[in-house]
Amino acid sequence: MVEIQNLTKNFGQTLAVDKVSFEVKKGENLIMLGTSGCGKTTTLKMINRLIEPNQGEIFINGKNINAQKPELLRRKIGYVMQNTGLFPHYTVEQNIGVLPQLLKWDKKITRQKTEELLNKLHLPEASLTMYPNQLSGGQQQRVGLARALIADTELLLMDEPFGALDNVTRNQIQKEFKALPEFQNKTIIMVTHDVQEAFELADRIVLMDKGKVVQIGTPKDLLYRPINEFAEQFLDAQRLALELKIVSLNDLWPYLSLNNLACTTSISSSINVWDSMEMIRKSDHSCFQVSNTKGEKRDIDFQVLTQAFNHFQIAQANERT
Ligand SMILES: Nc1ncnc2c1ncn2[C@@H]1O[C@H](COP(=O)(O)OP(=O)(O)OP(=O)(O)O)[C@@H](O)[C@H]1O
Repeated sequence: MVEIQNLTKNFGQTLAVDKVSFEVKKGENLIMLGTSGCGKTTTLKMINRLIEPNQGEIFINGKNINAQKPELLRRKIGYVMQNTGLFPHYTVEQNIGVLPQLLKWDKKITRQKTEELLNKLHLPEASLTMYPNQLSGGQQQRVGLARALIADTELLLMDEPFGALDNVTRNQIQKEFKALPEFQNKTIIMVTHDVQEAFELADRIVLMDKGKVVQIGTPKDLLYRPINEFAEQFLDAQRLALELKIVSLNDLWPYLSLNNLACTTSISSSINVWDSMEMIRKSDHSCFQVSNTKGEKRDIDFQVLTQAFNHFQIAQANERT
């Protein structure tokens, strides 16, 4: 759906983006990840022509974005700005209604959609008449999301949408956002420097450094098949937490068996290791029966799970060396 070819941007002597190319498929969530200043925001802003490149081209659904006026292009692309970018002198309702007003929507429809979004994003209806400075940081980020979602565009650009929030609020909003049908249906290009967030939300990740693309791949590709030392080191500090999140019981299948643990509760093998450990820890059941899509069954308890995970890690490490 989006093709980025050889994109380059200089700000004076600074080469902010250096021959960046990647593609985003329809419905995909692609996350640009990298250290501060590596060119993520500049790349994102070239997609909706807030910044014009020095070189390179961008196509959306096969059409060169230069073929239309920037303001018309932007009406077709949802955009969540860094630090929310809400207008301080507009109420929540007016902030969310900016694009519908430009698109000359019927006011009743705008109101109805705004209320639907407030509901979905867990914002109180009373916030409609409030100004951004009367809301918490988390609520402001939710309003920023509502503003980007209201026109139901096929493509959504998000620049650190959950930045500047404490960890608990950030995790909560990420989870809620991930559960929204909008998250499932749309093509999303998102910028973050938070590795955990990238692994939580990405189908694929574009890892950047000093204006260049270092590696493009799934979270598993980056973790288990890093292309160079930079890619490996970028994830190293959080490797275990990331593994627990992206390794599923399906991945552990070869190391699991029917242990006659007499487990009564059944769970799906698509669950990740972290969530299954949490389920075991929190539940009254000390074990679970796991079923995969082929109808095969395995038993897990905490010990079986940790042993299988260890075996999986060793196999992956052996593959890398
Ligand atoms: N308008 C500008 N004028 C001059 N230099 C700029 C401008 N915008 C960005 N830069 C520079 O371009 C480089 C890339 O910046 P960019 O904001 O794209 O990085 P980033 O990866 O998004 O960083 P962050 O995560 O901190 O937002 C940086 O060196 C930055 O200082």
